[in-house]
Amino acid sequence: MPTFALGHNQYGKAETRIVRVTRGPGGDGLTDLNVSVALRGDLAASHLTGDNSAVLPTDTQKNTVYAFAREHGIDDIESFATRLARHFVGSQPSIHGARVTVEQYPWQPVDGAHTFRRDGGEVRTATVHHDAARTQVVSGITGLVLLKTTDSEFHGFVKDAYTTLPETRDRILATSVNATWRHDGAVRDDYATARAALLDAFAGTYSLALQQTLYAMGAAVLAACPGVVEVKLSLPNRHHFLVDLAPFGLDNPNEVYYAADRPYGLIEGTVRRDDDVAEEVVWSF
Ligand SMILES: O=c1[nH]c(=O)c2[nH]c(=O)[nH]c2[nH]1
Repeated sequence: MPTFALGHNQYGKAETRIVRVTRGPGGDGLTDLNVSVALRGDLAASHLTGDNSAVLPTDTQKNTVYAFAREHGIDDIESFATRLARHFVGSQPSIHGARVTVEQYPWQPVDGAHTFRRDGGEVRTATVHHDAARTQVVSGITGLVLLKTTDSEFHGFVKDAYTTLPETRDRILATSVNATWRHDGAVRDDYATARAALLDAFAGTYSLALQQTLYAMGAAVLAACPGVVEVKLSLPNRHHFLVDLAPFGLDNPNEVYYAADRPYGLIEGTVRRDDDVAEEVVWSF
């Protein structure tokens, strides 16, 4: 039986998605990070014999990221990553090196209070259908990522044998707006007006459900753009779960969140003028 040498190896928790809210009377602050940890050291035994006595679980590494965010805050990502890397090497005799990589997603304030828009990724769209009978213009936006740090609740929903979701009176509400709006016969550029209406409605609606916010956003576009007859919205509910820091002796007063990427709720709907006779051609092809 030949023997083989174990070469370079490292391990760690990749892509811990953390959102930290700093709450203040002058408006909230938002830090959105993707943190990846890789540790190396005297770890051959776990590979060769399954002896885990030197292994700091990757789950612990993830918890450390969350706990440090609460305990020390997140200043610049260089300092945050350095604090974590030094901790892993300094606290574990078997760990001799750590690589901590942090990606930071920039957000812009929308209302100076609780609503933010993520930079980049936003795409403007237009589709025109033309035949002998008519020209139909549909404008749209995809990938407009919005988040509000408060003014969102979700309760009063159906509970059955499979329900575990707790009711909440204060949660983060975040979505990536996919919207299209159908114009009356004319060709118009009302993109800026419609986009501003979507932003204002998201920021200004005290939300009891993303469904309610969806209707408010559609209605806002119709109110702001007289030439628009129908608005379609597809809003993924980007869930942010409060991290339980109690096992580490820390409280978490709505500050440190786990940003889940899937599964996600998907809330979709159409809002149209009462007098509009829906012309489905553009939507259906
Ligand atoms: O705004 C929401 N609408 C839902 O239908 C729903 N379902 C869920 O689990 N969370 C939420 N949030």
